[in-house]
Amino acid sequence: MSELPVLTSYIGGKFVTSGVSFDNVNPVNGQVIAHIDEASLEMINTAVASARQAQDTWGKMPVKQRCALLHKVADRMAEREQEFIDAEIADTGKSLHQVQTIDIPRGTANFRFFADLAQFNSGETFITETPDGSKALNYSVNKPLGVVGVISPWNLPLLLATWKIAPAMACGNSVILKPSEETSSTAFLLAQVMDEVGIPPGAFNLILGRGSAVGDALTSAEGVDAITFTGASATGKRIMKSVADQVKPISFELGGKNSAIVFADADLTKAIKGVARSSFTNCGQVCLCTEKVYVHRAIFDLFVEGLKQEACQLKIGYPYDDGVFMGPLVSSTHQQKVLSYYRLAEDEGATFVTGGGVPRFNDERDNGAFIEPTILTGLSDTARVNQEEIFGPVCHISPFEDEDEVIARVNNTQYGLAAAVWTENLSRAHRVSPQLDVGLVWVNTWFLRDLRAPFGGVKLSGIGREGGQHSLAFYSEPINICIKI
Ligand SMILES: NC(=O)c1ccc[n+]([C@@H]2O[C@H](COP(=O)([O-])OP(=O)(O)OC[C@H]3O[C@@H](n4cnc5c(N)ncnc54)[C@H](O)[C@@H]3O)[C@@H](O)[C@H]2O)c1
Ligand SMILES: O=C/C=C/C=C(\O)C(=O)O
Repeated sequence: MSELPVLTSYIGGKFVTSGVSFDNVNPVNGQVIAHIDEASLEMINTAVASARQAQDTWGKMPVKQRCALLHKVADRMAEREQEFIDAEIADTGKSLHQVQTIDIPRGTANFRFFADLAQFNSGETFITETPDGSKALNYSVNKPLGVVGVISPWNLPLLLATWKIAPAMACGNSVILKPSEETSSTAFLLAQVMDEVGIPPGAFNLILGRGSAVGDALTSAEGVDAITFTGASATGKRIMKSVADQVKPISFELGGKNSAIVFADADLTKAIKGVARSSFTNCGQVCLCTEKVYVHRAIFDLFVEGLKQEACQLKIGYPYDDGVFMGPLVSSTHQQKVLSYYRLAEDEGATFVTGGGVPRFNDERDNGAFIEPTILTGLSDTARVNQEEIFGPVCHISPFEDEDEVIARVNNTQYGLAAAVWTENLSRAHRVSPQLDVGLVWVNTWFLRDLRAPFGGVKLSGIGREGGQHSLAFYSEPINICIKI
């Protein structure tokens, strides 16, 4: 019998197994590090029933008491921080620096933020003048939706799961989390924390397994009142079809093909470092990452050379090694997908400024999913490489002449998630940003987050917004009560 740990589902306050499992692989060296026990249909149905039943406890609990428990979840996560860090790194191969400064701190902060904010999730009140000269009182009360299915991706596993779980639970909903089959470890630890803190059975459930099996069963389950999903646009389309007959509310954070615009009046050093960060962070596996860079012709050559130097000095290697910026991609399957786009770029006639292949270490890492950061030039905006989301450490740089041209080119995509604008001209920043068909624009920075701000995209990049009151609105069902006075 294998000595490797088995990660299991957590349903109705118990860790349960189906006995059917698949391997969990470390992308640094291709080693199997655990087995994932995949939830059966019966287990999924039990999770739905348990979540429904928990509406009598969790759903009716006073908000102050509910949110105090969510603060306890954050406290316990903080106590077990190193375990969460090591688990996230084992699943993804991310650098220790990134996991320590982004993934795990935000995973915990999401609970604290929404545990505080939900206590202000009050309704509205109106005194209504009625036609007969008297009055009426209109007031609304926010109720939980009920049972919420949460489906999360592998690129920022804990951060993106708790970005949904925290507001959903803070608003009184019971949650069924289905994390990516690539990255179940921190979700499993979160289930342990929920259990240790004493969250009522059924308020939080974890079902592990493949999206096509377990994810699809969750979205089509009749007892689930809403679905919140972060992942690929193609998956979003499948989920939309799956919930259509039941007219279930959905919140979608989907794919992107994000641009950075560098104007001639940008601080060139800041812009080069900023675009290197927005293109290569997390091995390019962030939905907000830059894959298209538009640089004013006057500084094009200087910028290309500067970004090449930044890319060539990025340290790629073991997650725990000092100074490592980039680990591997999340899996060999994803590595093959990104490499296929490098080959497509060749076929489409791109110039490779740097990269295009796989780094060689002559050790176990050659069995991992490593890849070179890559910079391309020379392709048209209509090339597939410039239209399709690659989701790896690669960007294409094009020159432009003026504002109207570059705005039109940036908007020429089926996606609309994020953009970055580099200019020291304040008027230009405020003039250009609102003209970009995206949900998020960063000016002279990138991925700087205020959890109160609306977060989400348009077109193929999503439906709805998360963050602050936007999350509370999605996870609440207001009931308006009108009383004749
Ligand atoms: N907009 C955002 O905030 C955001 C954030 C992160 C990732 N993403 C996008 O996610 C993609 C990468 O993540 P990924 O590969 O995990 O995405 P994915 O769509 O393959 O998987 C996401 C989740 O959906 C599940 N899933 C897959 N098929 C399903 C189905 N038919 N029914 C129900 N669930 C299903 C998966 O198991 C996983 O848990 C990229 O396109 C990226 O742009 C978007
Ligand atoms: O890969 C996508 C990143 C999404 C980030 C957030 O949703 C966030 O920072 O809240």
